[in-house]
Amino acid sequence: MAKITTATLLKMKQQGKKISTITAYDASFAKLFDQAGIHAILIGDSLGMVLQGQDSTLPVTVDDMAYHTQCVKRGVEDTLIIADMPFMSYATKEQAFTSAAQLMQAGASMIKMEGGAWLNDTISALVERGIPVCAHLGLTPQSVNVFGGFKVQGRENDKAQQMIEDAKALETAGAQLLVLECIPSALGKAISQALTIPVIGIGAGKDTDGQILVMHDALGIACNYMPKFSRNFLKDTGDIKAAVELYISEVSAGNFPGDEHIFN
Ligand SMILES: Nc1nc(=O)c2c([nH]1)NC[C@@H]1CN(c3ccc(C(=O)N[C@@H](CCC(=O)O)C(=O)O)cc3)CN21
Ligand SMILES: CC(C)C(=O)C(=O)O
Ligand SMILES: [Mg+2]
Repeated sequence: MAKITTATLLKMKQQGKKISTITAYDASFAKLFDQAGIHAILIGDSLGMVLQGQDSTLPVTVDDMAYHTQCVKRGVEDTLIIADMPFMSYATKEQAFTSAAQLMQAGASMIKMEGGAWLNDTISALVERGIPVCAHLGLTPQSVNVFGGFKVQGRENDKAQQMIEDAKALETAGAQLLVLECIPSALGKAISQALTIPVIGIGAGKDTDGQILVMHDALGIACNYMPKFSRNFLKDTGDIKAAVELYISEVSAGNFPGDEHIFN
């Protein structure tokens, strides 16, 4: 397999090929996912919940993210490596520069930030300085205290319209990838069609350009949630590499997510 870049993912969208991505936090899983053919690995700040056992992602620090990014980097040959910018590490443009530099130097090839059009200036400034950006809309877990829980977002008409506008603004600002989390399927479809950049969904229906899962959910070993949108692929295979290969082929064939994994 050849090195996967943002250009590879854009080409996949243009050719209608589904993108499969998953989280990882260490070298062993990262190597296995890379060899299974995963298109991108996210070092998610979900590590606060699935590795550290916290009840939200808010306690995660840039040092935590950099440590796990270094671990993942050592296991990866071809897969695109994306690292989450943790809570309040990009509240100002200057903070974003420092945080993103640390994660890129730890081994990331792209960073991800949660938020709408308020991030436009930060995104364009990072891209100008050589840092590719993945945006994240919908259920953005760093805002769990504003939402009052991990709840589906964008159900009301005005909120859905706002999300479409935010997505277009983030693309215009220079974001090269977008994650949509926990939104109605129809909205996931509308945003994916409205954008040129690839859109990766988690609980955002089957019509996004790709999918992402927290690895612990795909393997049925999470200590906190088993969200409705995830599926235990290990149960159907009995082997971790085969489970990830099944995830990739089910996404590619349009069989995952199924009707039981989506919000209407
Ligand atoms: N194991 C795990 N998987 C994740 O996907 C995940 C984490 N942890 N931690 C960080 C965030 C938090 N996320 C979550 C957590 C819970 C729900 C959840 O319980 N959702 C309800 C929907 C509730 C509604 O209908 O509004 C569900 O039934 O799935 C969703 C996303 C996603 N991320
Ligand atoms: C669920 C994905 C998109 C994420 O942001 C994470 O793992 O932190
Ligand atoms: Mg995250």
